[in-house]
Amino acid sequence: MFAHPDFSKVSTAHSTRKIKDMTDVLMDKTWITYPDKILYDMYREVHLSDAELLEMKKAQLRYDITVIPPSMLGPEFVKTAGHYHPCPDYCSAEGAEMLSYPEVYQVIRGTATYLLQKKDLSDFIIVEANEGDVVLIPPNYGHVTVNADSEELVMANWVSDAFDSEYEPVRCRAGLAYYVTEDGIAQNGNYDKMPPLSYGKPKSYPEIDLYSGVDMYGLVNDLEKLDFLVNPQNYPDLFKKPFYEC
Ligand SMILES: O=P(O)(O)OC[C@H]1O[C@](O)(CO)[C@@H](O)[C@@H]1O
Repeated sequence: MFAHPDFSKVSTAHSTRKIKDMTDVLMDKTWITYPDKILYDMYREVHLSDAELLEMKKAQLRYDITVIPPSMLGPEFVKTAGHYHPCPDYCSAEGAEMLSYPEVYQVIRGTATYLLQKKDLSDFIIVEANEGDVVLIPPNYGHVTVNADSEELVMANWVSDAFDSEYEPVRCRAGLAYYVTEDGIAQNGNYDKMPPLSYGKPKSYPEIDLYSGVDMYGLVNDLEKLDFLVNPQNYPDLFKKPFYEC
């Protein structure tokens, strides 16, 4: 089993997504009977000590845990609502490269299917990740996590705390361009242009000390390694493809 700190004794901000919060991003809504059913739990600013939390806040970083039990959303496997991240302030400078805030996930338990959709619809990547795997969400990619497994999925993320996620671009087209269903991958008919679909495998990122199989909470003692999440413009090479193994 993947070794991970025990956060159960620490109280953190808790929120949920219910079926009724997801109706705009579903492939099919006709099956809904229990709109108040909780689909997943999100724990924000998870930490082991107040001192660590303080350091995280100073570095504008957040460590969260999300728990997604298996369930079906009609034909779709349970998934997160899906969102994009905005661009940091530097993007408004003339000639600046548009690199929105990235994020990094690690699977603690279970299996995750990450869907990554580039904002200009030039790319769509599906990454399946198992316990301990690290998955980088590069700038400009919207993302959804699917639990297509029969076990509970527990995953962690490091992300900048300096922004609010953007839900509208996903909501207005009823989800990302592809759905993960019990019959395989299905196209979302609300897209005029379908992004080309490819599959990737998780890999390690030694340049930023993120290794599959090594618990990434440990970076709380080395938060400058996560500066790429706050200042993506300083790390253009990190975000050159391929982000994943083929
Ligand atoms: O906000 P959504 O799309 O429901 O996705 C939830 C996920 O996004 C995050 O808020 C971070 O991007 C996670 O903490 C959580 O797993």
